[in-house]
Amino acid sequence: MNLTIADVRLTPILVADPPLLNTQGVHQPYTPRLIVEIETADGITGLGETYGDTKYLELARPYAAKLIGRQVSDLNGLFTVADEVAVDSSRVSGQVDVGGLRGVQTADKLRLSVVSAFEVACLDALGKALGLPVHALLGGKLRDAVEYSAYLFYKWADHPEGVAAEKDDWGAAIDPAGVVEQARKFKERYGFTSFKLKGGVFPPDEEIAAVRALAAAFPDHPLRLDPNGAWSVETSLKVAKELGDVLEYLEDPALGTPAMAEVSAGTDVPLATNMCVTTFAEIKEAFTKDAVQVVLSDHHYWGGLRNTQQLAAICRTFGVGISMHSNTHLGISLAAMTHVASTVPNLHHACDSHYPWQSEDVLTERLTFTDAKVTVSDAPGLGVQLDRAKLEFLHQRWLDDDGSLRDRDDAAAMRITDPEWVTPSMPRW
Ligand SMILES: O=C([O-])[C@@H](O)[C@@H](O)[C@H](O)[C@@H](O)C(=O)[O-]
Ligand SMILES: [Mg+2]
Repeated sequence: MNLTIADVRLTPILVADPPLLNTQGVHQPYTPRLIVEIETADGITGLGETYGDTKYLELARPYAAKLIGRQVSDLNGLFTVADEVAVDSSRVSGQVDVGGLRGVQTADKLRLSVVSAFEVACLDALGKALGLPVHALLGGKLRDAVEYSAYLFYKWADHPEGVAAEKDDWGAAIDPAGVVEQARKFKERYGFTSFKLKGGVFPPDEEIAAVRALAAAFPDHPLRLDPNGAWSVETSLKVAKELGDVLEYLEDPALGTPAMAEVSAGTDVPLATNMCVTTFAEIKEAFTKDAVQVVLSDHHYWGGLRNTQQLAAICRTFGVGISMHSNTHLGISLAAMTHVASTVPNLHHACDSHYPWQSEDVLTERLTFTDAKVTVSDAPGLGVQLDRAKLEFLHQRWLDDDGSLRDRDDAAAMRITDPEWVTPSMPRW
């Protein structure tokens, strides 16, 4: 068996995305992703997926070149090689991203967001070579299926008029009735029984009303609200008080660990985050201050599946819960998320996934949710197959783009409808 990396193919694509609203603006009609293929000398191919914006492509290209000749089994080496790739300092503002709302941008985090796709691709190839599923390479699954939560968004019916976009059949959701209707569709189509509403879009009272409407329509279903840090400590505490009886957790009500710690000290509602704990360096302060009770891991920016396991172990040590965050992603990532989630003992909350919002994929067969769960594949590797024609189609869309969609920017997308729009300063309310 020859596990030497003989070729690495990087294919940037643009994937259809509905007009989902968040505190920064609205999703663009197409969002960039990067598909990574690693081929061994024996002709076995492993797949990975990550963010496709320019700053990730800039790193992925020189990184890929350095991997030729190495072994797909050398997973630790992926990190040392990444350290040799320079990050352009203009790409690292230390601030929250303009699209994606997933905490600070540091050089290390940018590198890890690239490494993760290669780690997944190496594990996929290694698993195929050994005849073992990825979860077995991670120590073995602890459950046969992983539960996901419905990810509700305020949403327009369509992208702005005159903008090239794909149609979707979800309809609009801009008030409590629309949110409840969307939740019903999620339940009917996928069997989801817990709901997360992306907030920070409308004034808090309107979002409180939407969560109340969900609680009335779906009694005893776990509910979450995530305004991506758009509220002051005072507003966060007010919302926690008003919704405390129905929330499973409140996600990133306020921005940054000090503000989250203040909120946490003033409420019994658990706080979750994918914004103030997004790197290993941020853990100590947040856990010491008891700022968060649940960390939402994301293998993309934590640096892969094995780092996700390490994060879970740290959370376990400190009695902090763990679950999973999601950004727009395709089936390769959902498969990766499902494999690693199946190995985490302390996973007590349904994971987030944007996948139901993505009508397009690069796989021969889409992954499915049955009763809110994705079955953990026992096939070798990730257990998914690349559809090259679909990949080419989505890549052609990326090639045809004039550059305006190649970097996700939710505020720019909002300016098409509202030319005066600027990313709101935080706290917004
Ligand atoms: O896709 C979005 O608009 C979300 O707001 C996403 O960017 C966030 O990173 C995420 O889903 C979250 O939980 O904060
Ligand atoms: Mg969040």
